[in-house]
Formats: sequence, C-alpha cells, structure tokens
Amino acid sequence: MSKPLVQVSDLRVVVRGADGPVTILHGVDFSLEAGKVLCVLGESGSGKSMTMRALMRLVPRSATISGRVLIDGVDVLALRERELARIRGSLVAMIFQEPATALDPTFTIGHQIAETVRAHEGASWADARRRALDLLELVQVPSAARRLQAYPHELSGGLRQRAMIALALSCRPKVLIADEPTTALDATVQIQVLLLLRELQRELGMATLFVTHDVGVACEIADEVAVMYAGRIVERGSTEEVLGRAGHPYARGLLRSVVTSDLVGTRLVPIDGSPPELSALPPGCSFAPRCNHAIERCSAAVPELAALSASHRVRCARLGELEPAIPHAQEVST
Ligand SMILES: Nc1ncnc2c1ncn2[C@@H]1O[C@H](COP(=O)(O)OP(=O)(O)OP(=O)(O)O)[C@@H](O)[C@H]1O
Repeated sequence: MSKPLVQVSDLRVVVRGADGPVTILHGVDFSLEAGKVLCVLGESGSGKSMTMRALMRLVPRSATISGRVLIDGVDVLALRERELARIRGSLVAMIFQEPATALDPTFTIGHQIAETVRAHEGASWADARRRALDLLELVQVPSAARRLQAYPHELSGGLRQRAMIALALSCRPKVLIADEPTTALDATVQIQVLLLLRELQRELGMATLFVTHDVGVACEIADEVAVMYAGRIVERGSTEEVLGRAGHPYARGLLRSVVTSDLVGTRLVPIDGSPPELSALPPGCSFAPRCNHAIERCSAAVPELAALSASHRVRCARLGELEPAIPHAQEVST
C-alpha cells in the first residue's frame, strides 16, 4: 500500500460563539492515497464543509483549529500564512458548488486561467495562454479556443463548472477538494461533470475529497466513503463496505434509498428527528436520542471508531449486536 497523500488526525475546530465556545469538529481522522476519491456524506450541519475548509485553514476568524493535517508531507496547520497561500491552489485546489465564487466576472475565462498559470509557474503569457487552451480542452469544453475569450456570464452553468475545474487544475494540484461541485447543475449535466471529474482525477492521479448529500454521486465516483454526524466521522470504509454493508444505524438510515449504482440525484433519506445543537450535544453517542437501537450504554461514552474489517470502521457502542447488513446490501454495485 502506498503512503497516503492526505493524513488527517484528531482534527478539531472550535468556534467562539455568543454563549461561549462551540466545538464543530470533534477529532476527525482519515487518510487518502493518490488517485483515490473519498466522498464525505452527511446531513446538513454535520461538519462536512468545515472539515474541508479546516484542511486548508479556510475557517472563520472566530474558529480555532487543532490536530494534524499532513498533505504530501506538508504540516498544514504549522505553516506560516505565506507558505499556506502558496500551497492553496498549487498542492491543493478547491472547487465549490457555485462557480461564481471562484470565477471573476470581469475577466475572460482564458485570462483567468492563464493568469493563474503565470502566477504559479512563472510561465510567459504565450505559454500560459497555450496551457489555458489545453486545460479547457482537457475538461472537454467544446470550441475551447473561442471559449477562452468568453466571460463567465456568457457560459452555461455546466460550462462554467468545467471552466472552474480547469482553473482548479491549472496548477497541477496533487489534491482536489470538491464541495458539492455539481449540486446546482441539472441531472444530465451533473453526470457529465462527475464522469469528467472521475476521468481527470484518475488521469492526473489526484487524491480527491468530495463532499456531497447525494448517495448516487458517491456510488458513481467514490473509492471510499466517510459518513459524518454532529462533527464526527461515524463510519468510513470502501464504497462497497459503507454503501453496501453500513454498520452505523445513522448511516443505515441515510442509505435506505440505495438500491442500484446509478442514482445521481438520489438525496439522502431524512431520518426522523433533527440533528442535535452542537452547543448542547447529548452525552455519549450524539446519535443516541434519534436511534431506535440506543440503550443506556450508548449515552455513557462516545464510542471509538471500531474496525469491522481492515478498511471499514464504525463508531457504534452496539457494533456486532445489530443485524449485520442492511436489506439492500446485495443490490449495491460500485
Ligand atoms: N462561521 C461559522 N460560525 C459558527 N458556526 C459555524 C460557522 N460555519 C459553520 N458553522 C456551524 O458548523 C456546523 C457544521 O457546518 P458545515 O457547513 O460544515 O456543515 P455541512 O455538513 O457542510 O452542511 P451542509 O451540507 O449544509 O453544507 C454547523 O452547525 C454550522 O452551523
């Protein structure tokens, strides 16, 4: 097994709130090798985006991060601001749901990509423009030479998303962080962009962290899946293990809808009850108040992420006591 490109251990984020500090992330651990895609699933507010932002220290001013984040051997939490700015966009690139946040409306697509290539690689304008064209072709923008001259608002949503991916790839990142990058697109375009991302990340050997609410998206592109609840990873493993043989009652509930491998657009199934207030988490397992299987022991202490197999881990005090698989397990193929 090769050495992981991304290693995250005991990642914690605490935000200063009006009524005192609130812990948003309670010690997140995972690692990811080059060329692999990890999908992070979970309900709104579970801490998916905060985890991704904390990796690059893009957290609110009121937040404090602790733990360890090693990316390609670089200790991100120990970097000075200047060094950090250098690795954002070169070692690690981020793409978001809304391309408008990454693309400047006042410059053409070609100018923005070429400018980034020049800033990071010191290339001449002529070389940078050639590379901008190569990148637009790589992300399969039709009539790429003409689109270089276009402003963001002149492109369709799908093309803008491709342009943003080209911009993210312009510095040859080793790690790509994608936070719901296809959610705003209609289903057909979503599938095209997802297939493109999967193809690119394999071709370029990037480690990709992909945040989504969509089980179908995870089925389509993930090698590994992590499920988050109330600021903790409650289950992680290979896509087949987590989507096919979920062990945590929360993950099982969320994944009730998974019946085939081609379900882009399948939102997670809402579970009865609502997530806890982060400022007033119940003792022990945060999911216990919503869990049909909870017993007294579940509220005594936060369970560890225990191993079900070499790669499959579940944070449940009743692991091993529950039925081993969810009913749809055999139908999932990845
Ligand atoms: N700037 C902030 N200050 C205080 N709390 C914040 C801030 N940003 C996020 N939070 C809180 O952190 C928690 C996790 O938020 P986060 O955005 O990571 O969730 P998420 O799982 O990505 O949700 P979604 O799927 O809706 O994007 C939420 O309870 C949110 O209210």
